[in-house]
Amino acid sequence: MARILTVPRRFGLARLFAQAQQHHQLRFCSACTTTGSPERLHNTAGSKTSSSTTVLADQKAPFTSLSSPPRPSPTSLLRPQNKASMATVTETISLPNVGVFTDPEHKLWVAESGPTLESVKKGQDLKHGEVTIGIKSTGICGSDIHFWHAGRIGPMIVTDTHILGHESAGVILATHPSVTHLKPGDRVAIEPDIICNQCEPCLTGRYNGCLNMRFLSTPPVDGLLRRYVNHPAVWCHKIGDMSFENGALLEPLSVALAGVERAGVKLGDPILICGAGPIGLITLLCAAAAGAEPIVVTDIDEGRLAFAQELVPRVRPFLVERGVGEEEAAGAIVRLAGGVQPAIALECTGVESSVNAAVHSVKFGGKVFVIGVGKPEMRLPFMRLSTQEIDLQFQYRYANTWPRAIRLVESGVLQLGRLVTHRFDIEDAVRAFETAADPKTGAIKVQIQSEMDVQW
Ligand SMILES: NC(=O)c1ccc[n+]([C@@H]2O[C@H](COP(=O)([O-])OP(=O)(O)OC[C@H]3O[C@@H](n4cnc5c(N)ncnc54)[C@H](O)[C@@H]3O)[C@@H](O)[C@H]2O)c1
Ligand SMILES: OC[C@H](O)C(O)[C@@H](O)CO
Repeated sequence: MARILTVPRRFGLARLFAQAQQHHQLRFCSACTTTGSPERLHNTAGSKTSSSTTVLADQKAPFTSLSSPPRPSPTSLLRPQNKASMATVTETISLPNVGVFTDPEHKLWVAESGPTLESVKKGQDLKHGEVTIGIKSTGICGSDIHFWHAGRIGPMIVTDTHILGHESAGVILATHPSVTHLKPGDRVAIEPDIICNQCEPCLTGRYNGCLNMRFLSTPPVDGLLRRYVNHPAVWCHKIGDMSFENGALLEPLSVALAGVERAGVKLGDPILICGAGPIGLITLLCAAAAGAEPIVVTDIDEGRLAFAQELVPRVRPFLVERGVGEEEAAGAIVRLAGGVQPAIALECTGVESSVNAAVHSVKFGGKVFVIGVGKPEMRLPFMRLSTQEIDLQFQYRYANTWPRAIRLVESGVLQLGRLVTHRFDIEDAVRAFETAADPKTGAIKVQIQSEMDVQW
C-alpha cells in the first residue's frame, strides 16, 4: 500500500520538510540536518532507480541551459551521478497517467497516456536534460478549444489523436542525472516550447521564431494536459511557493508581457485594449501596472467588461454593438477616453472589425499592436494606416518572459488569481472544456487540476 505524503498547497518546502521528517519519507545527510535547509534535501531512493538512464546520460545534450550554467550543486554531488534522481515521495504515486485527447473527428476524451506510472517511478524514459513533472494545474486556452472544435488554427492541423494543454505548473518528481539546477520537490511553471538553439531566431534571442519549434499542444506535438510529463529542465522555471494556479497563468501572462514590451507601453500612455478575454484582461493588468492612462477596454460581452472593471476599476469599458461601423466605434472609443486618441491599441481579439476599429481610433504616429489571432486574410483600412503613419505590429508567443513574469506575480505587482473562475479534476476534463467553451457559464479561465495522491 502506497504511503501518502500530504502537504497542502502553498505551504512550500519548509512545511514539506517538517512533514517529511514526520513521515520518514525523505532523508537528509548529517551535514544537511544542521541547517535543515530544503535546498539540501536529497534522497536515498535514487540509487534504486533503473539503469536505463545510464545509457541516456551519454547522449549529446540537445539543449543548452539559458538560465543557469551546468555546474554541480551540493545536492547533485550527493546523489549517484549515473542514476535518475527520484524523490522518495514519487514512490508513493499510484494514479496512472492520463491525458486529455482530441482528434480530427473533434472528439474529446480522457485516456491513459505516457509516460506510464511505472516509467515515471523508475525514471527510465528520462532523456538527457529532462525532468518529470507532476502537473498540478493547467489552464484551458482558447487555442485548445479551437483544436477541439475546428481541428486547426491556420496551418496547425490536428491530423491524429492529440493531447491538449500548454499552460501548466507542477512539481518536479524526478530528474535525469545531467540536470543539476532542479531537484525533486521543486515547484515549477512550464514553458511549453522546445527550440533548436541553432537557427537565427534562436541565436538572436527571439526563440519564439525558432525554425524548428516544437510547441507543446500544437499538432503534432502533444501537450501538457496529463498527470505526468517529461520535459527539458531548461524550460521549467522555479516558482517558489507561488500557487500552482498562478504558476499556470504565467503562460498567458507571458503572451501579454511580450506584447506590452514590444508595443512600448509607457507611463501615461492612452491605451485601447480590444477584447476582455483572458489575454485582454491580463494585458489590461500589465498596461495598468505600467501606468497607462486612460485605458479603454472593448468587448461584445457585457459580463467580460464588468469583469475588466472589477480587476481595474479605473478602466473605461466600451461595449461593441452589432451593426455599429468601425469608424463609428472608433469615434465613440475616443470620446470615452475624454477626447484623447489612444497612442497604442493592444488588439486581443483577432477579429477583423475590431482590428479596424483600433486602426481608426489611434492617433497620428500611433500603433496597433495585434496579439489576437484571426483568419488567414483580412481587409485593412490601408489609407488610414498610410496617411496617419500608424504602425501595425504583431506578437506571436514570447521569448524570455518567465523570469519577469515570476517576479511580477511573486511581488504582487500583478494579481492574477481572480482570473481562475472554474476548476475541474483532470478526470472531469470534458466538462471543463464544455464550461470553457460556453460563453453562458461566465468562465474566464478554466483550470484543470491533478490532485494526484501526493499534494505539495
Ligand atoms: N499572439 C499570441 O501568441 C497569442 C497567444 C494566445 C492567444 N492569442 C490570441 O489572443 C486572442 C485572445 O485570446 P483569449 O484567450 O483572451 O480569447 P477569448 O476568445 O477568450 O477572448 C476574446 C474576447 O474578444 C471578445 N470579442 C470578440 N469580438 C469582439 C469585437 N468585435 N470587439 C471587441 N471584443 C470582441 C470576445 O467576447 C472575448 O471576450 C485570441 O485570438 C487568441 O487566439 C494569441
Ligand atoms: O500562448 C500560446 C498560444 O496559445 C499558441 O501559440 C496557440 O495559439 C497555438 O499553438
